Amino acid sequence: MNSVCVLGAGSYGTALAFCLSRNGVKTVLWGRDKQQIELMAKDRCNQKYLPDAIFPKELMVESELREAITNSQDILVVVPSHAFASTLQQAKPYLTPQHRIIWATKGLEPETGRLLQDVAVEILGNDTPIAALSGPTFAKEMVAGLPTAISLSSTNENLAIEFANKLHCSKSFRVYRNDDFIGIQLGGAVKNVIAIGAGLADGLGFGSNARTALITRGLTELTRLGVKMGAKPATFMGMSGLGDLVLTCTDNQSRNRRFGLALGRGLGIEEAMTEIGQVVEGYRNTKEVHILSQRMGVEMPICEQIYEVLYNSKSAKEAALTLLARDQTSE
Ligand SMILES: NC(=O)C1=CN([C@@H]2O[C@H](COP(=O)(O)OP(=O)(O)OC[C@H]3O[C@@H](n4cnc5c(N)ncnc54)[C@H](OP(=O)(O)O)[C@@H]3O)[C@@H](O)[C@H]2O)C=CC1
Ligand SMILES: O=C(CO)COP(=O)(O)O
Repeated sequence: MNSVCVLGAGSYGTALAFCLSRNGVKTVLWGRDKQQIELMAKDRCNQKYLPDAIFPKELMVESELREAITNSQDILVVVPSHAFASTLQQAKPYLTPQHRIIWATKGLEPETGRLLQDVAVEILGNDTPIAALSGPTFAKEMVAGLPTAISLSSTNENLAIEFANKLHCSKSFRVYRNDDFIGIQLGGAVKNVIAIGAGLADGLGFGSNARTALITRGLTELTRLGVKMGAKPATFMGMSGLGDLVLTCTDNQSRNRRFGLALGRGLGIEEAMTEIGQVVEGYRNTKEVHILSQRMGVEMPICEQIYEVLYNSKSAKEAALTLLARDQTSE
């Protein structure tokens, strides 16, 4: 019996599976591409998404979903947010009342802007224990064993404690439990949008003042939305809020930031996506946050201008001027 089954063999799913198995936790990594999985089994490495990280011996790979799920206790979902619902639907026939679901996917439901927790409950019902991981965690640094910290929130205290224990490593990986399930999920989605904005600003050569203003006011927007949705303000000062905002807005490992940089250099959306070659969650998240903020009646001027740039062909310079020309206000 495996302790954890990771669904999604991209960079982050592979990195989390790697960290769990490095802790001695028996882990199976499932991916949808049979050929890729066969290669991983042969190479003991994910050449496509995380080259150089040789799998620990406790890490197994599997392309049969039934096999992966039925032989595991906890299911950790790490697919992009647009595939979250379909992945849970595919998994559902193999789930038993003993299974618990955790996700590290960052984002919201496409077209509705609903939290992934609402999607999960709709598909799985209220009885399945659920949890979410979120925080400033670049996959490559995690597998390199560099010091990292993350937040974990769950509707079920046993799950929170037990899963945190599986992932926590006193040498390199701190897992903080947080009881604000809504706040944890929102941080991971909104920071992707602001990171695109930071990339755009840097791409246009706006400088450090502008980047820092975006991070700070972006945090204000995130907190405003979160509080309206019932989250705790303090959550946004933690790993999944300020932590992930700073990481993704300031470091070029972030694909969302690089996407903004590429657009700032004049590339089109498709070209920029192709150049990055991995998931850019913030592109979809921008639309989702737009839908959600309108539904909640929450003003999010920075996210709104990024939406205008990505979906209504507004130039980034124009968007910046719109933000600067807003009425004076207090912090
Ligand atoms: N990478 C990171 O450092 C971090 C990522 N995250 C989050 O993790 C999630 C996954 O991102 P990440 O692993 O980085 O993305 P990648 O682009 O590295 O990999 C995406 C993976 O998802 C798979 N996939 C895509 N669509 C589907 C589908 N419909 N069903 C099943 N699998 C699918 C891809 O398979 P295929 O190769 O066949 O296309 C690939 O294995 C995102 O929400 C991201 O925000 C969170 C923190 C850090
Ligand atoms: O979420 C991440 C780090 O915490 C990864 O960010 P990107 O998706 O922008 O690469």
